[in-house]
This record gives sequence, structure tokens and C-alpha cells, in this order.
Amino acid sequence: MRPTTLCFPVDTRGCLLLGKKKRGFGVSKWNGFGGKIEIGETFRQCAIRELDEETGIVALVDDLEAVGILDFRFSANPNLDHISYIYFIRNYKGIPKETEEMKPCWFPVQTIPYDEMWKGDRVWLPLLLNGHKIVGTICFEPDNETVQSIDINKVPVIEEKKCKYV
Ligand SMILES: Nc1nc2c([nH]c(=O)n2[C@H]2C[C@H](O)[C@@H](COP(=O)(O)OP(=O)(O)OP(=O)(O)O)O2)c(=O)[nH]1
Repeated sequence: MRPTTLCFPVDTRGCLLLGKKKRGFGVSKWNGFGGKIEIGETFRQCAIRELDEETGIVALVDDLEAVGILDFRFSANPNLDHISYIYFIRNYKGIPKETEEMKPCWFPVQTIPYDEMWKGDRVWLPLLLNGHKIVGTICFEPDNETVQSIDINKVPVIEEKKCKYV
């Protein structure tokens, strides 16, 4: 699968914006906002476009904070394997609205609904919320849900690919 982005807006209270996915891959799970990169886009442009499409929130590429790169692997469906660039964004315009793809809600960090998220998220999202940057690999069992293995490493800086996807 093409690489993807995942973007988590953070408000001035430190709450995290998540969206409940209404259709497609990961339906019914709470997640950050994102999707597949398009040809001619950088990862940052992809993150900003998907954020707008899925929430109506408008932001600038330079305001994204790159916090992680995760390699998602699906043992029974290698066609679903993909790398995802993870961003936080604290500076943005607009109030999140429900779209055909996502139902948004702000969560204080203590009430993040890990039981209704991808199963590895409870391992790596708290690291990001504590200010760490991470690079890692998460392998899923053939059910595409259960975590088979997870390897997350803290890194000082995220080496972002700045070029356009071709
Ligand atoms: N938080 C989290 N997200 C995950 C995990 N595994 C996984 O594939 N994803 C996300 C990363 C991507 O944003 C998304 C990839 O699915 P997708 O590209 O089909 O999403 P989409 O339907 O929004 O894509 P698009 O058609 O809008 O481009 O799924 C995981 O373990 N945790």
C-alpha cells in the first residue's frame, strides 16, 4: 500500500482530537486523521490535505511537528503493509466538524479510548504524548487486528522525507 500520514491535533488544554472512522480501513476505531499519500505530494502536504478533508481544520505544513514513523505490517495481507508518518499539530484554524469519513471528538489524555483504537496504539501513543519521538514496526496477526509483534524505538529526531512522492 502507498505510505500514509496520521495527524493528531492538540489544543491549548493539551486535549487530543481523534476521529471515529465511519467507513473503510479501520472502521469504528478512533484514530488520528490521515490517509494515503498522492503522487506529487510531500508527506506534510498529505497530512494537511487529509486533516482538512476529514475535519475541516486548516493548517500550514510548517506548523506540523513530525513525531514518528511507523511501519505497519499485516502478516496475511502484505498488500496492506505501509509506512505512516505521524504528526502533531498545535496551530490550526477552524472547529472540527463531522465529515462523511470521521466523527471528531476532543479527548483529555487521561480518557483516550485505547480500547476502541488500533491495538498497538496504547503502546506508542503515550510515548508521543510524553514528548518522545519514535520509529518502529508493528506486525499484525492474520486477523489484521491482534498485535503479533511491536518494536518501538525512541529517536532524537525524525528523519523526514521532504521530497514529493512519485
Ligand atoms: N493509529 C493507527 N493507525 C493505523 C494503524 N494501522 C494502520 O494501518 N493505521 C492507519 C494509518 C493510516 O492513516 C490508515 C491507512 O488506511 P487508509 O489509507 O486506507 O485510510 P483512509 O481510508 O483514510 O485512506 P484514504 O483513502 O483517505 O487515502 O490506517 C495502527 O496500528 N494504528
